[in-house]
Amino acid sequence: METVFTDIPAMSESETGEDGLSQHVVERLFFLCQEASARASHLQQSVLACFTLSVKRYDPLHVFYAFRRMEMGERFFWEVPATGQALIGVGSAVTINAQGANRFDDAAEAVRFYQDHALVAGDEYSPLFFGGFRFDPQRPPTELWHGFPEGLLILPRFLYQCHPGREQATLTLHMLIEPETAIEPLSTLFIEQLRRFNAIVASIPVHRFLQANDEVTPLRISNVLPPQEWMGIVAKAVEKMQRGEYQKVVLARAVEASRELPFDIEATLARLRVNYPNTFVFAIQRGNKYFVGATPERLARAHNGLIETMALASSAPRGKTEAEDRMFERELERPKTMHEHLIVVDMIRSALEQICSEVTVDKKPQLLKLKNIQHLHTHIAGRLLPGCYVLDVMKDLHPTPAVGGFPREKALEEIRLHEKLDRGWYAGPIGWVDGNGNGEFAVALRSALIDGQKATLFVGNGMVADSDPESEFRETCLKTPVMLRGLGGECE
Ligand SMILES: C=C(O[C@H]1C=CC=C(C(=O)O)[C@@H]1O)C(=O)O
Repeated sequence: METVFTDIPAMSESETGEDGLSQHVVERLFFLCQEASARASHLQQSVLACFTLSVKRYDPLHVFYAFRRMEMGERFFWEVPATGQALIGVGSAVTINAQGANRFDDAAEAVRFYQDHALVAGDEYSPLFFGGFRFDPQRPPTELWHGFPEGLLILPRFLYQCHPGREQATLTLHMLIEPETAIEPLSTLFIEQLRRFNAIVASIPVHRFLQANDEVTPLRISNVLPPQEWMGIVAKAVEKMQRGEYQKVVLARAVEASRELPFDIEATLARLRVNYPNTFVFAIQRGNKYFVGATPERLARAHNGLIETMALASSAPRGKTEAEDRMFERELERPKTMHEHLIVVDMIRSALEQICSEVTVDKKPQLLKLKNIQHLHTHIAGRLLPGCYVLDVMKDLHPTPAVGGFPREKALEEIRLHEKLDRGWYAGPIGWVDGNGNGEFAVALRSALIDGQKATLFVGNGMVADSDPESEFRETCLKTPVMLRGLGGECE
């Protein structure tokens, strides 16, 4: 990667014209494209040009909606409301498809390739890819998940970023320039799109998404498998665990929700972030479908050689009063629940020990309290061995026993053969990685695949040898309100 300019110009400066784009920005963009083109011709291969501007910090949903109106292609949304970080992208300059057992390695290699062939305007910028991975590449996909491959990373044409603690946001344009790319029309197109972006964001009322629309819409809701059948699957798995075939499995089920009108993605995201501020709120579009969720579970965050992850497992309801809430807390201290949780802690610790020089694990699990559900979580951190990417970590971590089971292969076989569900991207990693190997992935829980008027919600639960199928079913019911509420449905 080479940096052409280290400073980040503001979208609009003193000599700004009516469209809010300064002559300085126009000239720089043109210069970057020329440099990239010269290099592409010299090397006879594609060069990635990345142009970053400092822009006004809008509400991330405001920008997500503006990107819809720009009609530049598929969009994605990622917000961590508690920290103020957000990534919103539209279109694709580069799409990485990674398949099979080596999908994390292959994806990491492709990201490194584009990093090595990037020409950057804007200090500290490294090409940032957003995407996700199917839970289990060995399970054949069904039509439901058509468009969501085994592994997908997208470098958007436009990437808008809100950075924690910074007043200004950034907008990065990505352009893949081939030896034969004609530069004039390309830079003219990008300047045109920047002008449209300015005009569209300015035309949307500033407060449009700041408040979630809490109107309740009647939804038709149905279980994809009859509850008795699902409990039968759980009972059989419990018998196997009692016979000692394996120790833990997470079984999931799907719920369908539909309504007269297509679901409103922006309104869904607005409700999710208001109701679940301590989660990762995400949406990724493939064709007309959106995979959307608000997950509390971090899979891995890598920053400058440090890795942070968590064991999140075991659930209890929230109480209506403080006393009732405490009573439910005590449920999480029962040996069965602790055992379920510690299986996850131990597996993550051993996975990190393979790729880290130091690993620290919190001594005791903490409580993570969300609206209507609480969990046990243990913070785990480590110092990565030199050259390790966030994607290298995921290869070892995914799936943790919080979504798969233990031992991993036995549990995956149980899920593959008996769960009767195509999980698709549910419970898979979703998030971002940059060319330096930094990034953050969450586990795509509390999520739904939205296709027009129909949404398929996914909920799962961890079971051990002394689990009771009926209580496991009830526990999954604590998780459906996240997306039902997000979709505007009634939950109480
Ligand atoms: C698999 C899910 O939750 C996991 C995360 C937290 C608690 C869990 C549990 O109580 O078993 C699960 O391990 C889900 O929400 O679909």
